[in-house]
Amino acid sequence: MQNIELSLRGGRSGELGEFHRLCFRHRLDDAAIGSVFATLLFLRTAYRDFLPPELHRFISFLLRDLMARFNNNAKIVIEEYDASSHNELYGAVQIYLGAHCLDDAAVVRLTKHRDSPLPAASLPAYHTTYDSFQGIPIEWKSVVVAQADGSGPSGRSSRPAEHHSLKLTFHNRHRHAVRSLYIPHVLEEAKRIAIASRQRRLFTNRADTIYGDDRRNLWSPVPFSHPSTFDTLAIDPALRDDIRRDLLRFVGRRDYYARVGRSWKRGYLLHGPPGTGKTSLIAAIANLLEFDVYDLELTAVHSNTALRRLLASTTPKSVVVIEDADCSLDLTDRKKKKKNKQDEKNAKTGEAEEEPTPASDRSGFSTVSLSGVLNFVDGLWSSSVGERLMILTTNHPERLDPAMLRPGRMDRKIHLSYCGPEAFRVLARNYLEVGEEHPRMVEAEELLREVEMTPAEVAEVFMRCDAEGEGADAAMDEVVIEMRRRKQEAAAASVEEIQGECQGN
Ligand SMILES: Nc1ncnc2c1ncn2[C@@H]1O[C@H](COP(=O)(O)OP(=O)(O)OP(=O)(O)O)[C@@H](O)[C@H]1O
Repeated sequence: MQNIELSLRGGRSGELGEFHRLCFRHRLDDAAIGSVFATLLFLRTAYRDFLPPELHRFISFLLRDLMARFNNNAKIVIEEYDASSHNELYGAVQIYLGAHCLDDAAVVRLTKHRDSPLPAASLPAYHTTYDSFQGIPIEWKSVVVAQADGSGPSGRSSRPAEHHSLKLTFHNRHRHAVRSLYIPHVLEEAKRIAIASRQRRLFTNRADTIYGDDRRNLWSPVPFSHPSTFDTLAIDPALRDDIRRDLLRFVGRRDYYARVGRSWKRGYLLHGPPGTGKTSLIAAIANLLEFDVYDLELTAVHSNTALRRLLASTTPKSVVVIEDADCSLDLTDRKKKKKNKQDEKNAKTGEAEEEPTPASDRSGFSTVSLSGVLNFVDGLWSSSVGERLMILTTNHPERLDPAMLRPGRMDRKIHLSYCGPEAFRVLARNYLEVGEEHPRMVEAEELLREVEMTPAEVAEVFMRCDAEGEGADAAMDEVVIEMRRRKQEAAAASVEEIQGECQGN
């Protein structure tokens, strides 16, 4: 004879926080124990091996239904993806949980984004955390389900093989409060936290904010109204009017793109020295067309699949921007890179052997490749509905792979250069409210034909004078003095160069 104690613990039922423990004791003899276990084993085998799957499903359904009758809990499931796109609520909840519920958690997931000073916490898969709202205890669980066919929730291969969701459990009697008060509260809080913690150069022209994918956080949610317009842009007026015409023509040609069977997209490459207005032009384009801007930080995308997923979450009437494309992963010229590597190798070994092309430049944790980006730019865009622009900016267009720049991918290459006389007039009008009649204007314009000064540098002088309370005249004096100084410096440098050449000879 033996004493057997069976203890079933941890199952939560009824009001959360109360653990019910069922203990029972029974005296059984050894033979009876043996036959009980043998019977259980037989039933298990029969259930698993002999019953058809339909009956399995029916029995599970009955069991779940039975459990639900004794269970007072209600559940809400928030899936990471709905049929076609990222579920914004999922990202918002992760932002909220990271800020409010994970201080004492045993395990948290940390992600550091480029423009945030601190890492952001979120709930890792298979973990649980708790919250309380107006006295209502709430449980959050992060659930992962593997997709049997290796595709994602939409059934497309571009979706991840795992299906992530967040499960929210609370007592049935709080159903109304949770749905109509708690969820909106979570959204509001997430929005506030996202705005406070990011300072990305991203602007949206629509009031509804977008929550970034919590893991990659590239589609930043910050609504930011950028004041730049085509009228405030200090660029050559002919170029400015040409770009504006091109854009308006593009957005008005839906029927044309449909007729010729091409996706309604256009690619711009903006190149030129830093501070010549590439970002300002993007903002002016977004303001002109009332498009949203998605700022794509390629080095933070960890795979081509993630890149495709990001694309799927963009909306029509949007501009996808890759800033400083020459610094982004593998977008640089493969032929040049191969040649440089070969030269380096030959210099070391003295051999003249051919080296295979590297599969991909891995920048940190990212494995996004050139072909991934090219697919991103054309193939996948053709499946998206609505007009879209893609804009690449770079200070070094010669470093970009020609494949990236061919027509159809980058339809226009726009060079933004140093401040010319016309651009200077725009800046003087905008910042100082002075026109052509100003006594310094002629000299400034003549100097600008000889010296290199970016619009950003001119704007900085004007801003500094304004901050110090000096008037427009003082600002014009300052900028002319700065131009004269540069002219002298350039002259001195060329004299030195000539002297050096003479000495060399
Ligand atoms: N063409 C311009 N017209 C009006 N303002 C300009 C222009 N270029 C620069 N600025 C001013 O200088 C600041 C910096 O310019 P912006 O960021 O647009 O330059 P950028 O070419 O994108 O520089 P980077 O290559 O460093 O990203 C802007 O906030 C704007 O005030």
